[in-house]
Amino acid sequence: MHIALAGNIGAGKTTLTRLLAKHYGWKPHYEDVDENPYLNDFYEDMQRWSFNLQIYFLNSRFNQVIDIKKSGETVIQDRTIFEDAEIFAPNLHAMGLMSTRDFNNYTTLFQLMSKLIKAPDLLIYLRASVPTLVNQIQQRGRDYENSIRLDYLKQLNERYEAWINRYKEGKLLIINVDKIDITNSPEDLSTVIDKIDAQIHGLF
Ligand SMILES: Nc1ncnc2c1ncn2[C@@H]1O[C@H](COP(=O)(O)OP(=O)(O)OP(=O)(O)O)[C@@H](O)[C@H]1O
Repeated sequence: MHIALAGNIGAGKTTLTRLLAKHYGWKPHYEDVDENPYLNDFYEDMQRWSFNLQIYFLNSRFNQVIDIKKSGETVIQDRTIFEDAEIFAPNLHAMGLMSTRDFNNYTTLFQLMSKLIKAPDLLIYLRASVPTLVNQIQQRGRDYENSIRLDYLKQLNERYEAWINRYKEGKLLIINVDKIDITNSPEDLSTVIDKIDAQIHGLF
């Protein structure tokens, strides 16, 4: 079984992945930020490093999906390959931060990969407004994320909404995180768990 969490930068995917893995006994698969050889450089000069970073994420996420499929375990994944290909990469291209030939090259590679993978059994989308994202990004205080611009987050959010509206590949649960605090409020966490319980009923 494959459960995945989707959402913009700072939406709280990593925290919820950890809490759900603990609650359900699912195996967590995180995005390995510390090992990423491009992220620092990318945030300093997006145009120069966008293609390199996107290829890195595509490769790493594709490997994750293959591992999840092979393992046969119930896994909770922190961010999907679809977000890289349907949100981040096209956004960089639209913002003039990735050239058209690089974007076309990337897209062809993703199309090939997408023939070999399938959507998660349940996709949980964490919907958050830009002020919430900014607040949570500031709270965790990663140096390289200091340079993230509001318009970058806003455009990513618009692409997230458009993607979620057309998402038909599998079960989908949307959680609005603006008014909840899953880290500090056990009641909020249990409300989220109740919603997930209702969705996974019948999946196992
Ligand atoms: N395809 C991508 N293109 C550009 N940046 C990406 C891509 N995928 C991930 N990132 C960035 O890499 C970093 C990864 O951080 P992390 O795994 O903590 O996720 P996050 O997006 O901050 O989510 P959350 O706060 O919800 O856990 C973030 O700055 C994130 O936005």
